[in-house]
Amino acid sequence: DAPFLPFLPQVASRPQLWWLHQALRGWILEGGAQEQSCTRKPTRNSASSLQRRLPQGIIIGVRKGGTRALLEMLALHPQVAAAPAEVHFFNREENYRRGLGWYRQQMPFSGPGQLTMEKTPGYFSSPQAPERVRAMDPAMRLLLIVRDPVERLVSDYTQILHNRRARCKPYPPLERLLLRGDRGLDIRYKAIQRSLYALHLAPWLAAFPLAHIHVVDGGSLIREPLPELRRVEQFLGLAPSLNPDNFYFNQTKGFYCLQAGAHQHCLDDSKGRPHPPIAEQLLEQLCTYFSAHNEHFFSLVGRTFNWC
Ligand SMILES: Nc1ncnc2c1ncn2[C@@H]1O[C@H](COP(=O)(O)OS(=O)(=O)O)[C@@H](OP(=O)(O)O)[C@H]1O
Repeated sequence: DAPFLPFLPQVASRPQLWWLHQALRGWILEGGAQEQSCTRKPTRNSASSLQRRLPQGIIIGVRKGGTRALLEMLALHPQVAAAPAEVHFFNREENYRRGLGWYRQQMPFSGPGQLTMEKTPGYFSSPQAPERVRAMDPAMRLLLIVRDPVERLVSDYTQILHNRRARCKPYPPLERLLLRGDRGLDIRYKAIQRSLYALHLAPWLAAFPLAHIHVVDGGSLIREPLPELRRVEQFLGLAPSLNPDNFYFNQTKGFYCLQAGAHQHCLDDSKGRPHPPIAEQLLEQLCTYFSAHNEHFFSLVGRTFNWC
């Protein structure tokens, strides 16, 4: 298995420092460990090869699809260096104006054999993002993790509800947001709009060939992460490295958590929140509404999903 950081045991066991642990581990795997086993002294070149690089892979969405889980799981791969925070470069004017130099500074240090990755779910529904990403790198590899659009919608609502409650602000029940007035579903509701995957995918397909966009099944990633991750390794051109020892099911969390050597890590409490119950009739109404959009999405990506 991958090396751990014997000199950093405390660091790796503290969730907030997991990323530091992972970054150092990646660096060691990339160069340091090799040099140790070959008893080669670090050369000037190997030290200077560690730098911040623009990403070669981006997780573009979807919001609440499992983007954080996907990135953190991929970051277990020694060839992946992942940006710890969402960057919002291509979708926010104030960041985009700062230029590629600023964007590069948001990236982690990586070695030449590593793939730098970031995730910003807001890119997927940003009208500007596809063209901007293409202008930066037309060979960019894009990952899109999707989830049953109704579950995604409820997850989206749950997040906003939670944030409002944390600021002691009221927020209406989902039913009221979905059924404003008595004219059926209010399709202007943002959480509905964000679940219209075909709508948001179209501009990406105008900017990139489908072969550059790999779709990850977010439901499968929850139930059984490894098969999805193996497909992602292949898409990204990474040597197969992720293995069953990297994941274990945590009964308390109710989700798979991550393991690197002796160190274990679950996603934070903002991931895997309980969802409020939704009336069966409303769920059916949503399923009916999304079904044509889903079919359209399936035809765009050449793959079907087992959604409601
Ligand atoms: N292993 C693991 N642990 C915890 N959570 C997991 C995991 N795999 C996928 N998920 C699902 O990820 C959902 C959050 O998606 P995102 O990370 O894309 O959310 S965000 O857009 O960045 O806010 C989150 O949605 P909710 O369950 O609604 O909280 C999870 O269902």
